[in-house]
Amino acid sequence: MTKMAVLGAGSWGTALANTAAENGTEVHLWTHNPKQADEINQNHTNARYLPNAKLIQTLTATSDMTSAVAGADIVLNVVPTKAVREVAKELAKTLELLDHTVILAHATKGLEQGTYKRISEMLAEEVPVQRRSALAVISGPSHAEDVIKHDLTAVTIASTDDEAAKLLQKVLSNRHFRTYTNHDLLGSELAAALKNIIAIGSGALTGLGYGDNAKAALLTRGLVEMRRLGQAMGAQPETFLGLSGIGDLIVTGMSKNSRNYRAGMALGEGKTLAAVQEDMGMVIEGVNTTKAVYDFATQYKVDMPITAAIYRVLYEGLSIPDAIDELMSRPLKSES
Ligand SMILES: NC(=O)C1=CN([C@@H]2O[C@H](COP(=O)(O)OP(=O)(O)OC[C@H]3O[C@@H](n4cnc5c(N)ncnc54)[C@H](OP(=O)(O)O)[C@@H]3O)[C@@H](O)[C@H]2O)C=CC1
Ligand SMILES: O=C(CO)COP(=O)(O)O
Repeated sequence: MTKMAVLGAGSWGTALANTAAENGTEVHLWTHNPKQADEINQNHTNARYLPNAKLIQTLTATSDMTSAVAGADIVLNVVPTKAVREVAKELAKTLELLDHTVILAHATKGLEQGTYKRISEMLAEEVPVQRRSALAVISGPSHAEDVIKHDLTAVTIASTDDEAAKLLQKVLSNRHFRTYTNHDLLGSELAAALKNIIAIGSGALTGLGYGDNAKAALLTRGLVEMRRLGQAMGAQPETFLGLSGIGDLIVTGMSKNSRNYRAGMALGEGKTLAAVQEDMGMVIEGVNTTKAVYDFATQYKVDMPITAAIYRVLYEGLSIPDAIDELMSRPLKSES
């Protein structure tokens, strides 16, 4: 039987761990909170992150990284971006002590603050190459709240290692959770991070009372920006038309399950960014990603007017109505 360790028992880590356990995989869910591990083991719930969900009884949780990782074929990191490096350091030490090598996957959607590194770059830096046989990312339109209810979901598993991608595919797929493989790790990770920025913008439009035309325009032109930057950075343009691109952009940019969309809505309704972040109680990855991508746009000389407008709203105090007005009054141009 395949054995998997999932690191991070927030909403997404728990939903992915539960899916793999339902498929018959031996899954150990690692959390840094021993009380949360007890709750999962004793009550089969994770009330803070997935209220009302009953988890499968075969899913076990632990706050001991060694017991989670010992003998695992796959380690799947699902902690938020800001915690990835710290958790990866602990993982590297644990694998070294165990003299063990794993397929190292992640499902985190962001870029490291300050360095702007992708998640797989951080993992590769922290976990020595002899301790990982492959790197992979799971990405796509997949709110944990829907996955845990067995709503139909399809995601991408990107890796340059076909065998690793196929093992992950086998472990996660079932009649309600379908997975596709591709080779574009860079594009899948970038698209996953970038769509959160546009989702904040889409939520802001809703918060201000704008309708579906406005959101469709923003998502479409947002996708153009995402693909433009991705191509400049070496990603495959078709990835942006796949599940981790337009697929995730649709779900995050239209759904009240999205923390990024909800954050945008609250900003559109007039709340401050600090208040929005405090009220959410969960990670809003798009806020930090906006800064990284704003700087990337300059570095790679890519025109990203929507991202720039959202950056100025978040970090320079531009009002959202003024940002919209500026975007709508830009010189007229062709669609490309
Ligand atoms: N939620 C979703 O539907 C989806 C989320 N994602 C992505 O998955 C990633 C995780 O998101 P999500 O599960 O929603 O996040 P949540 O905010 O729901 O949970 C984050 C989890 O990480 C834990 N954590 C935070 N810091 C650390 C740390 N330093 N060491 C160990 N654990 C830590 C938190 O613990 P504590 O409770 O103690 O703070 C919590 O258990 C994000 O990048 C997100 O974009 C991707 C697809 C879907
Ligand atoms: O990436 C996600 C769904 O695919 C989750 O988005 P949020 O972090 O905005 O909730």
